[in-house]
Amino acid sequence: MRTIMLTLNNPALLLSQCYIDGQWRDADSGAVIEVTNPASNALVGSVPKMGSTETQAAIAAADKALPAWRAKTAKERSALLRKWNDLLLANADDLALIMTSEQGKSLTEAKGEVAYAASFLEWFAEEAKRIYGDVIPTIGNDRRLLVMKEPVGVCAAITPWNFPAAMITRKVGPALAAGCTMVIKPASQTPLTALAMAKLAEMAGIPAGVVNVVTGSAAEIAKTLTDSPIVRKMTFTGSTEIGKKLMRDCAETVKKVSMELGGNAPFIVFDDADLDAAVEGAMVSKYRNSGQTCVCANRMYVQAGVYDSFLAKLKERVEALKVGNGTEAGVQQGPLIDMKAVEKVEEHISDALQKGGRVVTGGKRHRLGYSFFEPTIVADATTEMKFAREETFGPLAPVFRFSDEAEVIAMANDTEFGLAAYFYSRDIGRVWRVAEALQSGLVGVNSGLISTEVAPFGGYKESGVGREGSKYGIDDYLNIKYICMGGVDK
Ligand SMILES: NC(=O)C1=CN([C@@H]2O[C@H](COP(=O)(O)OP(=O)(O)OC[C@H]3O[C@@H](n4cnc5c(N)ncnc54)[C@H](OP(=O)(O)O)[C@@H]3O)[C@@H](O)[C@H]2O)C=CC1
Ligand SMILES: O=C(O)[C@H](O)CS(=O)(=O)O
Repeated sequence: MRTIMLTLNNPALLLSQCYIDGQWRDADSGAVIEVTNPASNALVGSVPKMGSTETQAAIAAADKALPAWRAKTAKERSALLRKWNDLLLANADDLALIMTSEQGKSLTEAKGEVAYAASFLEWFAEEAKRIYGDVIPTIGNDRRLLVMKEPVGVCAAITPWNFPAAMITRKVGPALAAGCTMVIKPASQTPLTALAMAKLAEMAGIPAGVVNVVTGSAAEIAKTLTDSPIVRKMTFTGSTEIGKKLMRDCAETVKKVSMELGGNAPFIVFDDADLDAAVEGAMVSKYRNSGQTCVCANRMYVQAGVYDSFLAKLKERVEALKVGNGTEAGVQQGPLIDMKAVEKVEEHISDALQKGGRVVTGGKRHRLGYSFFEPTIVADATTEMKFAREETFGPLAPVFRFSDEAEVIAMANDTEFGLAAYFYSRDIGRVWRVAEALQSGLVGVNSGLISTEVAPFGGYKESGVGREGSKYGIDDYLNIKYICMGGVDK
């Protein structure tokens, strides 16, 4: 296997060891997992293949660090999070190159993600100083009633490959701000970004044991985390299947859980929409990260009167997308994460064609080979086709036709998922009716890109529980304590 040498401004950011209790260490067995570039299959690096014993060490480190970390003032924790934020931004070029090399997204998207990831550290550095309690009007002169908010304690995070930086800081930011400590298990396909961020946490002066990163056997590491009574919270972003398993396993020790799971986002274009704006929104919502985000438009519904004109405009834009290695200038779409992802897209396309769908553009593996895939549009989509119910997680836009508002609301909500939904209309009555009728945690009105650290991110139904980011995101890392202060009248 060919090896690529990354040219970094700070070579210390390319790690091959995990970070536990402030130490960089190998797996006890010495085993490693190789990390490859999806655009070339070249070897980018390797990380330890750890298991239960190393995970137990990480839990013990987080437990040992907890008292001193929670005893810091909010301002002290805030300053350290801000410093970490600053180091992410100062090392954005290196982090982006590492991310593109292991995940495939374009450098432009990768740099955007580094800024997005840092924004959660900045946001929760501020939120750390506003974890307020309450004083409740008393029920008797002998007592005073108050409410305090306290850190949950040792937390665990299991994160996905599609946003290898932001999905870590979206969890670690609020956890550390609240006074918790953390054990992170990043995706095996994108561990280098996680370890680089741990190095920057160390450089920021975040004490040993507050942040720990363990790579290796997902099932074994996860079971150690879910079985441990010391771990009081599990936060996960990934498939609904794994999320359900983690929720079941966390029940045994009654842990708090935050789950950001799969999606099946409808993208609706009404006949009164600004069509050019709708096409712009469709492009970013569908083809961001090569369609590999859980808030990507998975089903596009276009009202009959504008179906053909919307399709023509979308086709023109999709065919102009530049596909290639994410490190090349101007590339807008990189490879998919692996061949399993390519096969999922192919399965959805072939199923649609068998049921009357029509490929408008794309439809097959890209001539670049590896896991590159042509940005694709399938017209004449129907509810019988697999992509109506399954998350494609690739650069495939199925375009359905609809007649009226009631019909499209029913189709949009006919799914067990409820993460994101989007629609385009200029009619104020329709905008309110549809925004309220859609069963999803995030609704984009006349916008296809709505993720931001200042707003709550999370789903309805089987898209998950809990909210990340925003003023709500820290609540999942806090316990509420009611204190009845008696004897006040003596
Ligand atoms: N909500 C979102 O943002 C995301 C949704 N998805 C959805 O999930 C589908 C599959 O993607 P995939 O990456 O396989 O998602 P997974 O849910 O399999 O992976 C997400 C994380 O879970 C870990 N994991 C895998 N198996 C287990 C297990 N048995 N116990 C505990 N943790 C485990 C993975 O580790 P490891 O990498 O070592 O396997 C990774 O860190 C996608 O097609 C998409 O539909 C995927 C990614 C993000
Ligand atoms: O926009 C986002 O924050 C991403 O969609 C996050 S996810 O896809 O990893 O959930």
